[in-house]
Amino acid sequence: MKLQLAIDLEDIDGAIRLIDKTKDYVDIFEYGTPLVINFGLEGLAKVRQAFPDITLLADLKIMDVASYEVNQAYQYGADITTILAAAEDQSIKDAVKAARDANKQLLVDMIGIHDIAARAQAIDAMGPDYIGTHTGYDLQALGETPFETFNTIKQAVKHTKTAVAGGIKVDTAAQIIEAGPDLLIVGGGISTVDNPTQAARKIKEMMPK
Ligand SMILES: O=C([C@H](O)CO)[C@H](O)[C@H](O)COP(=O)(O)O
Repeated sequence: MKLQLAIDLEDIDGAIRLIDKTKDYVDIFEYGTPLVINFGLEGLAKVRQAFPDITLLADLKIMDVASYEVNQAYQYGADITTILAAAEDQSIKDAVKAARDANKQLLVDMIGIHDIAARAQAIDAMGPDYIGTHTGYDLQALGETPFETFNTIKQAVKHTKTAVAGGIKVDTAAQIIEAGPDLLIVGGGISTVDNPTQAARKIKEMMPK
């Protein structure tokens, strides 16, 4: 099981400071969608330049022009990028091919999908690296969590690694770790607490090796 730190609410210098503070405990660093919006792929390249050896995911949440956009993420330093499960099947297949050709990885984000089991099964057959359950900030604000939908994905997916994201904190991590995701994605639960190093260490120590 791997721990991914989603870096969303920072500028590039803040992202670099956060990586410095947590890099002993985090397996994958996410250049979050708000950073993509605010600083583009140039910002991603700066993070990559500062840390040549980390595993870096660019959360592009691609919907179309998939081969081009996936390749742009890799060109600017990402090892992994993301496409939305709501995209056309053709876009997801193109993204998977682009990832395979570049020898990089792709995560399909299920945010906004309601027929979770059927869509997860269809995407499983397309061959991405990860399928992720994701309760976005707008539904977290209404009290929703990704725990139940993660179990549906875990049942539905046979070949692809599973990921889970959405409001996971130090005190709720154990519950979702128990459910056995391959990738646990935590943003604010690490980045907005007083001691991000300690939060990352605590979550990492709960996870099986
Ligand atoms: O992908 C995310 C969200 O859509 C904003 O871009 C977050 O990175 C993801 O939800 C994880 O962050 P937390 O919910 O704060 O753990």
